[in-house]
This record gives sequence, C-alpha cells and structure tokens, in this order.
Amino acid sequence: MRWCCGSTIKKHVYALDSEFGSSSGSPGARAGRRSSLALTPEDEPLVDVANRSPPPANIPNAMLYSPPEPLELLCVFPERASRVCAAACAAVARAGGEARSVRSARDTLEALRRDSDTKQPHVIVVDARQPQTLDAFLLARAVRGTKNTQHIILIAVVKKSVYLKDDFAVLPYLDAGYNRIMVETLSATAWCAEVLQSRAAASAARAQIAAVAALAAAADRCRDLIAVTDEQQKILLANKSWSKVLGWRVEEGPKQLSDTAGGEALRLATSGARDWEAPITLRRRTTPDPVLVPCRGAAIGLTKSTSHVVFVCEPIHALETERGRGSLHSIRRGSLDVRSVASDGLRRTSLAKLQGLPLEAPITKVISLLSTATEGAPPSTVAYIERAVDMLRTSELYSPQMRDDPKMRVEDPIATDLIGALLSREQVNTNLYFMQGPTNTLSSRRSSNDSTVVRSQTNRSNIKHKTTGQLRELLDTALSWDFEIFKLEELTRGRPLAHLGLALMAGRFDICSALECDERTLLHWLTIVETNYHAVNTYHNSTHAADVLQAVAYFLEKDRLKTVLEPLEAAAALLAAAAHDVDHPGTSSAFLCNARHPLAVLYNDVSVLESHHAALTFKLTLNDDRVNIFKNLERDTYKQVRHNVIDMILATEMTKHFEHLAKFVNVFYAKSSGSKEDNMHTDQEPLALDTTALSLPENVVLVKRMMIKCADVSNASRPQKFAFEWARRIAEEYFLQTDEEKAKDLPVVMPMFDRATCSIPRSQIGFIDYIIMDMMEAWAGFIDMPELVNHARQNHARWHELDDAGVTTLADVRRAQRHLALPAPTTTNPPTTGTTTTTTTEE
Ligand SMILES: Nc1ncnc2c1ncn2[C@@H]1O[C@@H]2COP(=O)(O)O[C@H]2[C@H]1O
Repeated sequence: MRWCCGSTIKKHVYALDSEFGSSSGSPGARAGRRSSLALTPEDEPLVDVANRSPPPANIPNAMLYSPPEPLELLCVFPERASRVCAAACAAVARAGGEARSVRSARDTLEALRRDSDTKQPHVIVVDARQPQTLDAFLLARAVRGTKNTQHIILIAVVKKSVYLKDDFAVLPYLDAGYNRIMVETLSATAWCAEVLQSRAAASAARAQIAAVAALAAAADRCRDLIAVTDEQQKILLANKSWSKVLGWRVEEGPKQLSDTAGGEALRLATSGARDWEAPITLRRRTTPDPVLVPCRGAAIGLTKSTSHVVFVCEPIHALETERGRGSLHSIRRGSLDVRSVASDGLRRTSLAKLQGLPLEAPITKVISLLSTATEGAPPSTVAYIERAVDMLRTSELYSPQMRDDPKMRVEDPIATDLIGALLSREQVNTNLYFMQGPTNTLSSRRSSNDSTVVRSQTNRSNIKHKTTGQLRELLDTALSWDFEIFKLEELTRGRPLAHLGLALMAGRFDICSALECDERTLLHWLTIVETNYHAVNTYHNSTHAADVLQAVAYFLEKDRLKTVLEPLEAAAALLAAAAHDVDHPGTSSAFLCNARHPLAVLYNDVSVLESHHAALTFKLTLNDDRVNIFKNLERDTYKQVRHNVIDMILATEMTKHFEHLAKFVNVFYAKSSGSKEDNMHTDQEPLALDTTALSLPENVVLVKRMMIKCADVSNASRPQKFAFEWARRIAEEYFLQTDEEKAKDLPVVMPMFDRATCSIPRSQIGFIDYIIMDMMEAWAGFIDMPELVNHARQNHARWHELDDAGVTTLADVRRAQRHLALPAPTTTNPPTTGTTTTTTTEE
C-alpha cells in the first residue's frame, strides 16, 4: 500500500523540520542523506519527515452517501395502549415508514438480534417515563452493546418535569447511549419532525460506519502491516497482516503501540508531523528478535487536532524472501537490520530481472499460499504454519529421519538397524578399504554372467515352452495371491522367471502385441534377464523377480489399474518387475559404497543398485537383436516405454520409500470425517480415497511407482507360509553381508543382523510396522485389495507370537516353518550353470 497524494505516488525527499534538526544534524545535511531503507533500486531515498505534505486524502463524499430508505421505527413502551407511542407510530406512517412496538427491554433486544441483517430500525423510541417498569438507561446500554447498532438513533421520551429539572438533565441519557431526548407529546407535527431528523442522522451514521468498514476490510486484504492508533498511540485497529505477523489480535494483544513497536516512526508520530516515512521496529510474539522494517505514517484529523495516527509497514515476509533469494540458508527467518536491507538493495536489479522471469517452482507457490493462510489465523496456528514453511524450505523434504522413538531404540535395536539401513541415504563411514581382486564383477560372492546366455539360446529356432503337466497346472494358478512361487522355483529348477514371465506376459497380458515383438524374442529376453540374476543369492534371485512380477500381474488385474493404465504401461510394469533386481549382488548399495565398488564409483554412491539394474536391463536388451523386445517400436514409443521401465525400477530404491509413499498418499487420499470403505486404517484422522487426480499423467506415474514398490516387498503381505520363507531368505542374505563385512573389515551396515544373535521375528515386526503397514493400507485402499493388509496383520501377529515364544534364529524359524505347508527350505537356490539355459527352451 502506498500513500497517494491526489493521483501520484509520493516519492519525495523532504527536508527535516527544524524541530528534528537538533538531534539529527542540519536540515540540509539530513535532506542529502540517503535513507538506509531504500526498498527498490528505482526508489528514491525515503523521506524522513514530511511535515509540509498535505494531509492524506479525505474520505470521498460518494463513500458517505447512503440512499434514502423507508423509515423503520421501533417503539419501546411498557403500557399497552400508550397514546404517545400511537402518536409516534402515526407520524412514521405519514412519513412513509413502518413502525413496530414492543413492551420490554427483552423484546427490544430480541427484535434487534432477530432483525440484525434485515430490518434494523433506524430509530428506537424508548419510554423513559416509568423507571419502575422499564429501566431506560439499562436498555440503552444493552442496545449499544449489541453488534451493528452504532448507527441507530436512540430517543428517550421523558416527562417535562425531568427535562426541566436542571440544565444538565440530558447528560445521563447521553452517557447511557441515547442520541436525543424528547419531552412527552401527542403532537403529530412534533413527532413527524423528530423522526425525519432522526432518520437523516441514522442514514449518515450508517454511511460513515459502512465507509469505515470498507476501509478496514481493504486494510485487512492488504499485505502491508497496518495499525491505526489514537493520538496517544493506543491501538484502535490493526489489520490482519499486522495481527498475523506480530502474532496477536487487537483485542487480546498490547493496547499501546509502544508495547510492540519502537523506532523513529513512533517518535515522528508524536512530533506533530502529518506524514512521514521512517523505520519501525516490530516485536513479534513468536520470535524474540525484533524486526526493522520501513514504515509510512500519517496523522489524521478533521480539525487541527489529530484524532487518528496510521502506521503502514512493509510486509515482513516479502523482505525476508528478497533477502534470502540466491542463498538457501539465508531464506530462514531472522531479523532484519537496516544495514542488511541496504546492502541487499545492491542486488535488487538482478533480482528484479529474476522475478520477471516466468519461472516459479510449485514449492514457491505452496509457501506463498501457506503465508496467505496465516492471515487472520490465531497465533498458535500461525506458529504451526511458520514451522511447516521452514520445513518446506529445506531441500530434503522426503528424507526420513529415524524418529526419536525411545521404545523403538531401546526395545527394538534389530528393527532400528533394518529400517535405518533400508531408508538411510548415508553410507556407513568407511574404513580405508579397497576391493581386492577383480573389480569388474558385481558381487564378490559370484561373478555376473553377463552376455553368456544368449549364445546358448540364439541359435535355436522353433522355441517352445517346455512345461510338464504339473508345471502347466501350477502356471494356471499364476494369477492368485497364494500362488505357489517356491513350488515353481522347484519345478523349474531355479528358473521360475522365464516360465512365469512367458505365461503372464505373453499368455495373460499379450505384451507382445503392445511391443510388436514375437514370443520368441520375449522368451529370449526373459531368459537373459533371469540368467543375470544370481542364483546363489538366497533372496535377491530370479525367484524374487518372479514373485514381484506375479504381484504386479495380480495388481494389474484390478479394475482400478485396468482403467488407468494403457497396454504399453502395463507391459512396461511387467518388464520392470521382471528386471528390477537383475544382477543383484546379494549385498546392499551401502555395502558397495563402503567397499568402493566400481558401480558405486560409477553412480557416485547415488542409487547404485537401482541404477545398475535399470542400466543393465537396457544393455542386455539392446546388445542383441534376438533379445531386443523393443526393436520394432517407433522411436517415441520406445522412449516412452524405456522411461517407464527405468522410472519403475528406480522407484524400488528404499531410501526413497517415504518420498514415493507420501506423494501417493498426498495425491490420492484426502482427510475425511470418516467414511467407511475407502478409509485407511490409521490411528489418526481417517483418510478417504480420492481418485480424481488420476486424470493427470504425473499422478499416474505415482501409481506405477507405488505398484512396483508394493510388489517388491509384497512378501510380507502374502499368506504366512510364503512370508515366513521370504523372511528367512532375506535374513540369510543380510547375515551373509554382515559376515562378508566382518571378513573384509568393512563397516557393518546392519550390526544387529548377525546370525548368532539376530531375532528374525523382531526384524519382521519392525519391517511390517515401519515399512509395510502404511504402504499396504494406502495401496490396498487404492486397488481395493484388503487381503494385502489382512495378511500383513496376520503375519505381524504370528511373528509376535513367535517372539513371545522365544523364537529368534533361522534354525528356530525353520522349525516353526515345518508346521506350515512349505517345501523344506533350501540353504541356497538350485545353482544355475551361467552359460546355458537349463529348462526353458528347446529346439
Ligand atoms: N520380509 C522382509 N524383511 C526385511 N526386509 C525386507 C523384507 N522384504 C524385503 N525387504 C527389504 O526391502 C528391500 C526392498 O528393496 P530390495 O529388493 O532392494 O531389498 C529389500 C530388502 O532389503
């Protein structure tokens, strides 16, 4: 908000009046001094004092005009047939108005409340002649205490004797809130004159109040901080920005301006100056540091004396944001001082250019919306929003930090270890360690068999899928949630991926049509991908890939996804699932970073494994036409599929778990008052599914990421016998990593995963609590698959029972597994030869 004199914005430099000369140097010297508060490069130095300026513009007459309305009169006469009352009512009727009468104070107030928006009377005539039946003073005070009654003209009808009692007999009536008193009369003429005059006064009052209300509303919608005080600097009005930024409302906060503000602006305000610009120091309720901002002020008075003083201060957050641009840390809240504001001015020209660019990050919009939301909010809400904005200003929005949950830390070090290792982007600090031996292989446990398989397959023609009757029968059940994945592993002698892949991708989803490739190429692709999984890994082998593929296929059958995903997107999801862990070394990215493995070096310790899985998938695919399932796709279509596959594989990185989950939940779930079916089962406020966002492609991306993520860890949401076997396998793999870290004197990423001491049930309880439950609830709600949550809950309960029964080690779990209908757990998977495909193809 800028002060306007006539139509021009005032930007003049005024010389100091002599009354300030003594303290601040000579007028000339003062006039030549540039203010340290220049706001923009093009701003002239700001004024110190402007005593010679004209007073601020008065309220235009048009604002004070109120169109004539039919007179509304309310008579308050306790006597049923009062002749005085009848005379007043008759006069109003003659003047074209309407009169009503009530008999008590209660009825009067009731009428005012009832008609507050519709038929507010212009005039109320109160019979003050019979204090024993109606306390006219009390009634006047009550009327004035009622909202929106300032404009009503209150007339007290008194006996002549009262009127003539003394010269000041009217005073108590005026004090009580009456505007006029009238000696009792039955004269129609007298009453007519009285009500017409009163109506004119009421209309003028109404117009003035409406004008003030309009200006107050304008001030409320202004980003500048505005306060109006009386001449003694008692705060009479503060706009919403003022209350919001300083942290209190007029009615509850300091009454004197000096309680919350200081500086030269206040001094000038009491100096008799009419209009000034000077710094003001504002103290906020929420922060101890005072803030120094430029302030423009004006003294208002219709006569020579000042009745109101107006203070208009620059919005604080605008200044802070300007200060902070260009250096992230400086965006954080802090106090401003004159020097810093002035030196900032030097950078403003380039900032102005930057601001002129059509660039705005969504987060900037969010922060600005939140700032707007604080306007008029109670201080506690403002404090919350400010904290939230501070958090939003960090760059690591989705990086989880292990909560300082003493229960978790003390009682569950195993879960802490696991979840910390899965979610943390920090690598364990490394010792000086250099990989021994050949460094061009991924795992030190097993060499990758890159590009060795195709040789054995590619000279084959007429490829057929050799399936035994048993295998065929099993594959017929490939779309059930209790699909016997370990039986498939056994029947295919460790090659479940190619069999299941062909059955699902070609047989069920016909991705060959979408990809415009033949089944043979698809089978080659599946085979080479499967061969590049490490069969010696207990968990991250091709059985896990097949399991994830099966989960994705199962999800894709759900109506929600059928309607949302295009055939090419479904194909990309199936391919990503099959390849998402290809060439997994059986150790984590953290291990590779600590070991300074070439892949960690190649990918700069960032998303090492996932980057490798995605890159190798395309390397294997594009290296040889015989496996290149994309070779017939148009360039743009290929790009799209490639982008989809890479995005989904990268989404399986657990350090980004909360990022993907939070984005998904934020987009597809809204807080609700609690509808039954679509609710996520959280302890807090229920979330209701809202799929309207699916119309935006960027939100469909979130769905695809969530789908593969859920499939990747779906083992914990499978029926118990499967969940147990997967838990055993992952634990074994973790133990092997710990063994290897110890053997190689590497930092131990998950020290609790020591085969001698680790409790498998506890690790699973932690995994389900912290990773599985929220995610599966969100996903289950989205695709309508409650069994995901039910199985996770049942498994959780069972792990608890085992924990209570003292089960800890793998051997214990094996024993417990015997009660479940599972094939006896193997120590490792059936080995693959690495150079031939053993079961999947024939001439
Ligand atoms: N049942 C489980 N118990 C503990 N950790 C698991 C379980 N299932 C999956 N994980 C972890 O979750 C990770 C998901 O991504 P990865 O497949 O790379 O590696 C997986 C394991 O580290």
